Amino acid sequence: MNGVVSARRAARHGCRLYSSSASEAWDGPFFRLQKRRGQHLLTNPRVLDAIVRRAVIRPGDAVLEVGPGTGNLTVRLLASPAASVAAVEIDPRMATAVTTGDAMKVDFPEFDVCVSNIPYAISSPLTAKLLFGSYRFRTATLLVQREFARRLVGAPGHGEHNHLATNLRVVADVNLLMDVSKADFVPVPGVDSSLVEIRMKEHQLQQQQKKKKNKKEKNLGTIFKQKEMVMELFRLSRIEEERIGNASSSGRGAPHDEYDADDGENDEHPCNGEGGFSEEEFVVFKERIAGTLQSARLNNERPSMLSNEDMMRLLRLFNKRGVRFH
Ligand SMILES: C[S@@+](CC[C@H](N)C(=O)[O-])C[C@H]1O[C@@H](n2cnc3c(N)ncnc32)[C@H](O)[C@@H]1O
Repeated sequence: MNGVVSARRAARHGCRLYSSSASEAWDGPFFRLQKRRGQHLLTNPRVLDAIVRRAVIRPGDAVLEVGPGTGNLTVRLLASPAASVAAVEIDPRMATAVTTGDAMKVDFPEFDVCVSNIPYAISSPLTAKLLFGSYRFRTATLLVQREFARRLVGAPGHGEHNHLATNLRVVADVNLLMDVSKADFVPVPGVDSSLVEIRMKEHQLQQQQKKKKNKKEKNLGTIFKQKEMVMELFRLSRIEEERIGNASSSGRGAPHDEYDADDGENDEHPCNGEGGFSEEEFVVFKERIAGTLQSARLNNERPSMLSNEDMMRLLRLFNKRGVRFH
């Protein structure tokens, strides 16, 4: 990256930015970095360059950055072929030309790729917001805590992060791009980091495209009744069920009490005896999804209006009832 080019570009974009060397000087007597906000600045220029390279930004892309801090990464994003860079920063001391606000509370502008060294405290809800909000983007290249990265790409297990990990796979593929040492940050954090790429699946992009055309966003009850959606979840749940060897969650004696299932009368069922499952199994599965939404009282909610808490609650309920996304 040429610093002069990026500075000019930054000026064109109306941004005031700080170089990585300047950021080190910031953690001094006049400006204290705040650990509670995850303010560990990435200062290794080779790692910063590698992040932008690995993000594969195309000419004309709109880029979103969460937590630009002193702009170490932002200057490089501005020097990329991106058409625009929008950044959301919670700390007004650092937000000279970006949206000041909590990334969990503000609405992001439209973007094609998200490239961010995110505050690790919001890894889970931010990933959920990106994935299950109403954003239509190609990839999110995120620097996250190494353990979180491993959970996203690894086998499902226990805990909230893993619920998120299992559920995100229905909409995206996750790749581990590289490990980054804690020594590359100022101040040095207690944990190592890894760069992950979350790449939206083609069917999800198409669905989002349709949603965009169709101005009126459907509610969750309607979305989870759609044949393609139910089929895909059914397929993934069966794969996962076979993997964990838990036949009881397949729809044969699986938990489907506590709720009144929607009859879905008018929906044509998609199984025709091929593919190794019966119509009855499919219907039971479909009812289980509808019942889960009803018992969560989220049937009439629109995805973009869902709070992070409700989103995580729903994902947990789905997992508990054998509606699996991996
Ligand atoms: C790990 S630092 C990254 C700084 C810079 N991008 C870098 O790579 O050196 C995370 C940044 O996110 C900001 N931040 C923390 N919580 C936030 C939130 N909820 N919304 C937006 N920004 C947040 C912090 O103030 C900090 O600047």
